[in-house]
Amino acid sequence: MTSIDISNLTKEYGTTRAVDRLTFTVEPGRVTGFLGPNGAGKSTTMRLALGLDRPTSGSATIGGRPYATIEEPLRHVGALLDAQAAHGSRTARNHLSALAVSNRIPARRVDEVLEETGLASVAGRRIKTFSLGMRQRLGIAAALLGDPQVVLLDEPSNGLDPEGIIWIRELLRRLARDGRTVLVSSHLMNETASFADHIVVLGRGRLLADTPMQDFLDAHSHARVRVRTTDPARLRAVLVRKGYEVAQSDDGRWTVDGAQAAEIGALAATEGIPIMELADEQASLEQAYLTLTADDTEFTAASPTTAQEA
Ligand SMILES: Nc1ncnc2c1ncn2[C@@H]1O[C@H](COP(=O)(O)OP(=O)(O)OP(=O)(O)O)[C@@H](O)[C@H]1O
Repeated sequence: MTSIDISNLTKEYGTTRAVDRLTFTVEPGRVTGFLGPNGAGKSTTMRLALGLDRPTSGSATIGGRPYATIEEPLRHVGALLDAQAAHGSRTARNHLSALAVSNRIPARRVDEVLEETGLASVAGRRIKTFSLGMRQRLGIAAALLGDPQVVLLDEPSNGLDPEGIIWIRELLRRLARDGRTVLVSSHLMNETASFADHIVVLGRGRLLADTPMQDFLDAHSHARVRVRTTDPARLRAVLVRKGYEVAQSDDGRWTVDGAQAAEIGALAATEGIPIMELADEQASLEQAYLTLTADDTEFTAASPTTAQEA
């Protein structure tokens, strides 16, 4: 089994504690979204897992071993940390070929990953002429080159166009379906909700959540129903009589707090009130995330009220 195991990991830079006694495991067969405000410690954790920095204490291992002890690591672990890292004067194909040779990866993989990341037609171009999105695709191509069991991607959607964002989502889902271990950091909540099965949330270097996506959404949602009817006056009267709190939104829909769609549906049916739309509302990942991290955001713009109070 090839998991990423972070155990009591701490990293200090001078007086800054970037990662603070962090413990979690990234399991194979699912996509784990890695979330947290700016400066929360996501990139530092990934760098420590990849042996690019030494922990102050604790450990980060992949498949039970420190990254530095893995032979021909690209065949086991693929990573995208910084899309700008590739040498600008090389062509995309040369860059990937050099990586392949140094890790005894068959040359045919270079063409396969160029194809897979949509870069085949620009493979002969120098990297310095690449847009951010193309560099990002090249970084992903390098991460996939060795057909690794474990993939770590830091903000892979950065700079990608809408088609690229759909592509990366499908790629991540497929990697997880293949049984690989996939850790992906992102600031885009809708995006993360679309590909992650599980999330790990950091705040100021500490673990705030390590939970299946659905459990996280459920825990931060409170029961509320959205309903639309052709007879709002009667629906409202019935609901108020039954003690529900009802509010009308700008788009003509009604929201009923503390209720389930099934009970509102049954009530409307008994009363013979026509219903055109009825659904339980769920918190979005963004709402749930903002609630969780509200106290752990290092960099926040002062709101006008706060500024006046200060
Ligand atoms: N090489 C370094 N030297 C000094 N401080 C560092 C170094 N690398 C990171 N830090 C500090 O460690 C903390 C965590 O940074 P890190 O980049 O890991 O956060 P992050 O969650 O990836 O943030 P972002 O979402 O902005 O990318 C920050 O306070 C950062 O300033």
